[in-house]
Amino acid sequence: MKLKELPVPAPAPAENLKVRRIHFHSKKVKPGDLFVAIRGNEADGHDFMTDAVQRGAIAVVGERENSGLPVPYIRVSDSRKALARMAACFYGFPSEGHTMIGVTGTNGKTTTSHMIQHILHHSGKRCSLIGTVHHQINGIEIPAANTTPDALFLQKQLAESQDTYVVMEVSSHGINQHRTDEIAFDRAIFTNLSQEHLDYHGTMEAYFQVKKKLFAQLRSSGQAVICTFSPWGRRLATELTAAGISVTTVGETPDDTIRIQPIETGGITIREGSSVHTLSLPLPGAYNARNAAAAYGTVRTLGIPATGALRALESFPGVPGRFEVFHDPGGTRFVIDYAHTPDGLAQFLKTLRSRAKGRIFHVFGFRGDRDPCKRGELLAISSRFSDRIHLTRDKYGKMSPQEMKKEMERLAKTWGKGKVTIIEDRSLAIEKALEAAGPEDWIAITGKGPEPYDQPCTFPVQSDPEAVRWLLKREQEKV
Ligand SMILES: CC(=O)N[C@H]1[C@@H](OP(=O)(O)OP(=O)(O)OC[C@H]2O[C@@H](n3ccc(=O)[nH]c3=O)[C@H](O)[C@@H]2O)O[C@H](CO)[C@@H](O)[C@@H]1O[C@H](C)C(=O)N[C@@H](C)C(=O)N[C@H](CCC(=O)O)C(=O)O
Ligand SMILES: Nc1ncnc2c1ncn2[C@@H]1O[C@H](COP(=O)(O)OP(=O)(O)OP(=O)(O)O)[C@@H](O)[C@H]1O
Repeated sequence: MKLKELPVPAPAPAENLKVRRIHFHSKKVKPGDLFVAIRGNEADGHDFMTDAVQRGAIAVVGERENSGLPVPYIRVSDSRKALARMAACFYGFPSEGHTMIGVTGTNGKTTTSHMIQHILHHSGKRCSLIGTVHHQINGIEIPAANTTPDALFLQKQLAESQDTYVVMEVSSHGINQHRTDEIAFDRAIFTNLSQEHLDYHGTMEAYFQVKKKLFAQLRSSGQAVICTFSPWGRRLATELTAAGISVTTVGETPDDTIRIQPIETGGITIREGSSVHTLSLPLPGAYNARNAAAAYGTVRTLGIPATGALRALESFPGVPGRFEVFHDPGGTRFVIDYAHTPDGLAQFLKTLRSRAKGRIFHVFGFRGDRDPCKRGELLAISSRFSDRIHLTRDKYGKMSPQEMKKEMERLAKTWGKGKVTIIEDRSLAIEKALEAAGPEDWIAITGKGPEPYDQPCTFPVQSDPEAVRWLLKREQEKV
């Protein structure tokens, strides 16, 4: 593509330069590429403009006034926005060729997205998936680095996808950093909003406003599906309706388009107009019933028949690391879960408490690179629902192991109710829980799901599922 065909103000002498590819990481640049300099959170891409040119960049896009570079320099007011515009243009505005479904919210994006994809597959439709656990394009799995990938990667995947539908998780970081700009959505779903990412957004109001931006990207024929279980959802539904957007609400009141209610003997009823359906979901918890209802509400707006959608949900295989259960032949059960927000953890542990006959041993840690103000609350929730707590490492981020240990000791004194043991090595923390647990007990390991450990452990394992499998195998070999 020629530089003049991209939506940036190319200087006249450079208009006909041919752009081979676009990159925003200097180390990826090859001769013929266009480099976009981005001011990041860790580094400033403008400091790597010379590096990019030395690697063969034919032109550079950036925010600085002057570049002093020997190649054409195009100044823009916001490099991330320019990158998104150029990426969409370079790949031919690929969202136009799909029915695009965006799922946002603090918790439940992954589960709801996987449920939507599962229902669509069950109904004979092709659906790509972009999200935290993995991406899946044309049936092929691609590892995921971010929940919402950068604009270049995203637009490339959309261009490569031959699937009619694309369901994607849209994180607040993704929206704020313009990764999803230039995508026209047919459906936008809001699951919920609760305390998270306040280190990044500052206030809940600012966090809400970022999430709300997704709905401004709906096509004119697009529709919003809003869970109204929380006040944030009710507010969003009201504001979007007032703005003339077609809104399907999913909630518990007679006013909601899709109304769910638990059945005492298990399962839920889903009311839609005058129809009432029953649903027995393989995943436990009121929160998963809400995710299922959001997925159901979404596919109904896409014309999927109710019966097919419900039968599909009943065969939903689950999501790796979301209430994923492992059985020890001795009777103890492990459950691995991705809960890492106060609301997510409370929902998860409440559900587990209602099912566990014996004690709950909770193994978890804090992320050094995330919101420190939620740590005390996470521990308070854990000590409310569990019997013993093994505090262990999650991800140090910028904190040293010594700083993290001090933080754990401090929090344990205030919030631990005397239930806390600190065991820094995550695999040992899980082993010690197994040694102490009895046949009716559960060991809940939260925070990481299938994510790989970033530190080596005593045992040869690199994730929570691997640690559990390794310990179970060792138990069997002892017999
Ligand atoms: C804090 C944050 O969001 N960071 C994201 C951001 O990085 P950044 O732009 O700040 O990058 P940086 O490291 O400061 O570098 C600045 C620029 O210099 C460039 N550079 C750097 C080094 C070099 O040698 N040459 C060079 O050109 C970089 O390519 C970059 O353009 O943009 C990158 C590209 O899109 C992301 O991969 C990266 O995500 C990091 C890995 C991350 O951890 N992000 C998390 C917080 C995140 O986004 N999470 C949400 C989900 C959250 C949730 O729902 O729980 C997500 O969508 O994944
Ligand atoms: N609707 C919900 N409400 C509250 N908590 C939930 C809900 N759905 C899931 N959770 C909890 O949050 C955890 C993460 O769920 P899921 O991966 O579906 O959400 P997510 O929004 O994709 O999270 P992330 O953005 O961190 O990847 C689950 O393991 C569960 O403990």
